[in-house]
This record gives sequence, C-alpha cells and structure tokens, in this order.
Amino acid sequence: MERQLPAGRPPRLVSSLGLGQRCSEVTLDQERGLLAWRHPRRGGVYYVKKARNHRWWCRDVTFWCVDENLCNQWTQALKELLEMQKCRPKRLLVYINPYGGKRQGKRIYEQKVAPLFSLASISTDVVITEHANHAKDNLFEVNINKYDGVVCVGGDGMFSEVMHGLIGRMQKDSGIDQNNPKAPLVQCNIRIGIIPAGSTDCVCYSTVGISDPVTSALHIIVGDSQPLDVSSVHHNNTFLKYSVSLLGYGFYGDILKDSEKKRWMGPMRYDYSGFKTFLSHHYYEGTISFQPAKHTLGSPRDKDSCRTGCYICKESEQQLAEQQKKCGLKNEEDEEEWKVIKGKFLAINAVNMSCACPRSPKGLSPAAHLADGSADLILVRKCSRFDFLRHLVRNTNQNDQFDFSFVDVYRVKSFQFTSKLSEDNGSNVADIGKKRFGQFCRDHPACCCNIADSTWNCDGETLDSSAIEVRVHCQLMKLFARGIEENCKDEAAYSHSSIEHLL
Ligand SMILES: CCCCCCCCCCCCC/C=C/[C@@H](O)[C@H](CO)NC(=O)CCCCCCCCCCCCCCC
Ligand SMILES: Nc1ncnc2c1ncn2[C@@H]1O[C@H](COP(=O)(O)OP(=O)(O)OP(=O)(O)O)[C@@H](O)[C@H]1O
Ligand SMILES: [Ca+2]
Repeated sequence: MERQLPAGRPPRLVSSLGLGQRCSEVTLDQERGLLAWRHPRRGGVYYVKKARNHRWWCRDVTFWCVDENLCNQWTQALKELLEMQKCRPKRLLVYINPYGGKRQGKRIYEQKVAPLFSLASISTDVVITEHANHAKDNLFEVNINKYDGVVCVGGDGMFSEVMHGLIGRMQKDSGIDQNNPKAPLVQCNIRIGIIPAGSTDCVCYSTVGISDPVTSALHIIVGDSQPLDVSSVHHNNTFLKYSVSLLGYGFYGDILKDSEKKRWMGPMRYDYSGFKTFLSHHYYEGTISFQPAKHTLGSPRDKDSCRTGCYICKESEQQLAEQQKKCGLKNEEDEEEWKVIKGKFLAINAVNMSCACPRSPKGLSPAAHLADGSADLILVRKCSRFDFLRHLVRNTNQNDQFDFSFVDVYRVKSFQFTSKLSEDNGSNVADIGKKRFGQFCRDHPACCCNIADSTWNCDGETLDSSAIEVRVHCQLMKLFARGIEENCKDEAAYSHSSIEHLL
C-alpha cells in the first residue's frame, strides 16, 4: 500500500490519519523521500491490522513525499511518539519448549515471531529448554531486572513453568513463605507473553480470543497488559502449585493422568484419553467446602462474558484493595461463611478464567472473569453416561452447560476438597485404594465403580495430593494481552484499511 504524506505538522497528521498512539522507530530514506523502517529491504511503516475472530496481522504502508523537510518532521514526530510509549517492551527473555504440542515451538518462534520482534526493535535473549523445569529454575537465577517481560513459546504447561518461576522468585525476593496458605502474596509486575505452541493453549485462547503466534507476538509488541487471577494450591501447609486455568478432579484429572503416558500422540492424546475416560465413567466421593465470592458483582450464570476493560474485574480489584486496606495483612476470610457439600462427583472443576480453547470456544465457564479475584466451581454429580455426554457437548456449543439438575456452579474465593477415602482412613490413601478397588477397576475400566481416588489436573499437571486447599489471589500477575475484544457487529469494519497500531 502506498500513501502520500499529507502536508502540515506531523503530530496532527498522525492523529488525523488515525494512526493511533503507538508507534515504533522509523527512519528516513533521504534519497527517495520515503519514510522507511531501518530494515534494509522493505520501506514503509508496519502496523497492526485487525481481522475476524480476534486475529491480528502485521501490514505495512509506504509513505512518500517530495518535501524532504516534511519527511524529517514525520520521522522525528514518530520517533518521539515511540519514546512516549513506555508500556512497550524493549528487552525480552524468551523460553522455547521445543517439545510442546506438535513440536513446532522453535520453528514458530524463528519464522513468525522473531522477525516481528526485530522489526519493532525488541532485543531478546532466547533459551531453548533442555528439560522440564529448565525455564522455572532459570528464572530463579537470571537478573530479571534487565528485562521488560518474559515470553514462553509452548503450551499451558510451559506457561505454568514460567509463571511458577516468576511468582516464586518474587515471593522469595520479598521473604514470603509460599508454604503458608494464608500468606498475602506479592504481585508480580513483570509481564508474561505467551506464543501458543502447545496442545490446548487455553490461557492464550482465553486471554486473546485466538491461538495464533502472530497475534500474540503483536500484543507483546504493542505492550498490552492484562492482569490475571492466580489460585494457590496447598496440602497440610505445604505449597503444591499455582493455577490460572483449570483445577479439575475426576474427569479432567483422569484424562490428564492417562494422557501423560501417550505424550507421543501429541495433541490427539487428549481425545484418545478423553474417550477412554468417558467410557470408564468413574465417580468419586468427597467433601467440598467453599467460601462464596461476595466481593464481585458477577455470577457464573451471567450472559455477558469478561471482555477488554471489563468493569467487573476493575470493580473487584477496587473492592479487594479496600478490604485489604481495612484489614491490613490480617485475613478476614476466616470469619466468613463456609458452605459444605458432600457427594458423589463425576467431575469437580474450578476455573479462574473461562478456559476457552479451540475444543471449547466458550470454555468450561463462559462468564468467568480473568481478574475478579474469584474462581467458578463446577460440580458435576454422578449421573448417567448419556446425561454426562449432554453436559460435555454443551461445552462445545452455545447452550448452557450448567442447565442440568446434576450440575451446580458457584463463584468462590477459596475452597477445600477431601476425598471420602482420605477422610475415612487418614493417611496412606494409595495403599487402601489399591487394596479395596484399585486392581479390579484398572483391569475393568468400564465397570463404573468408584475407584480409590482421582488426581487433580492443575493447568495440565498432576498434583500429588487429592486433599487440597485453594485460594484465589486477585490479579497476582500480568500478561501481554488485553482480554478478548468485543466482536464488532459490523463485519465491514474489519475490511476497511484502518491502521490500529504502528509497530
Ligand atoms: C462429544 C464431544 C465432547 C467434547 C467435550 C470437550 C470439552 C473440552 C473442554 C476442554 C477444557 C480445557 C480446559 C483446559 C485445561 C488446561 O489447563 C490443560 C492444560 O493444557 N489441558 C487439559 O487438561 C486437556 C484437557 C483436554 C480435554 C479433552 C476432552 C475430550 C473429551 C472427549 C470426550 C469424548 C466423548 C465421546 C463420546 C462418544
Ligand atoms: N526441553 C524439554 N523437554 C521436556 N519437557 C519439557 C521441555 N521444556 C519444557 N518441558 C515441559 O513440557 C511440558 C509440556 O509442555 P507444553 O505445555 O509446552 O506443551 P503441551 O503439554 O503439549 O501443551 P498444553 O499444556 O497446552 O496441553 C511442560 O510442563 C514443561 O515443563
Ligand atoms: Ca477469575
């Protein structure tokens, strides 16, 4: 695309062209009078173009002008505008998992992302991970202050590693004991960017609206920021893990446990193990206690979803800040009511965000909020296979997946779970399980009886304990994202050539 530079003073021209406020460095090609990138082979200005389904493209436009003086003014004005954009990262630390998803992480980064970072003059230190926990351990050692953000290339597991590294490092540096479930955690202000290259990519999809490496790279470049709730998971005053997407016991725990043995199948492993787990139809007995989230305005049955600039998330942040001011570090929660539910469950799912992903475009809880300090607790009680299938299918379409007599949903700020087996017998749950049912049920996966215990699926990783205590920490960390943008009703708006953000 070619455009002539309009006459007049450049800063005003920038706004009259609708170039937005963000721009990166452009240089002047003196001979041809072009505004050009420093990139030697291509002239022009690069910008973000929004397409359908939340996809962003990088496009370029070439400006020309015979008046060299005017060109100089433009270059200067754009440079100054760029300097004013303090939210844009200049230096990033990048971790690539070469084995996530379809094992394309390295190629995706090199071919689609690195060229964009270099166009936007972002410098990077790249680490290709050699083993699990490489990124997490590394984040405890690096000089983190050198960077404006950390990028992970991989799936939810890789993101979880980076998040654990950053949050853990933050608590360590501030002298906070992560094993104390009541400790007020210190917010992590260094943003994480996710370049999706995993099997589910639920965190990316739920915060951007699409799993697309180019779109995510552009959100990083323009310096977006989206706060995110994080749940801490403890057992007996021992820290187990943090979770941002799904904490699932029963159905999703069993799928994960089975699918780990089939990693070689790639993303298909979840369908295979999902089908197997669906047929086994195991239910689990236990007690779940929770504190309802009273500070937030929303409810899990709301029709509206969390979108860019969500007022419910903003309101919750304020409410919680006021509460904290009032009580200081003392925890008011202890005095608040706990609800207790005993039962037989096919699935217990606690989600901090909608958990939308390509398999379930609206997610496990479409009205869950990214940053409201609450999680949605979905209890699917024992029911027939057919009814469970009806519920599962609704996760893939527009119908209400909670509209069943065997499904309950609550918005909570903390919860605890103990399985009947551990309640009855205290310790050594594994042995008891094996003695009672383990052998029989594993040999007859279709028998439907309640085997020993399920496993918790914590953002795609298994937890060692079935008895857990969970607390949601409002906006504990930030992503290079802006939440899902409201879909423009008028499709034509996507086809005109408006320039959203200069790179
Ligand atoms: C009839 C089709 C019904 C399909 C229902 C699909 C619902 C899919 C909901 C996906 C929710 C993902 C939540 C995100 C979890 C992530 O933190 C985690 C880490 O990446 N991913 C998984 O645990 C990976 C979880 C992967 C789950 C795959 C579930 C596949 C179920 C297949 C059931 C087949 C029944 C067929 C009966 C004829
Ligand atoms: N070099 C490596 N070798 C083996 N495992 C690794 C390596 N680097 C990271 N990992 C681990 O691989 C696990 C899975 O990675 P990742 O999340 O990227 O892919 P995935 O499991 O296919 O996708 P998803 O989590 O979206 O389902 C992570 O938990 C991470 O700890
Ligand atoms: Ca939330």
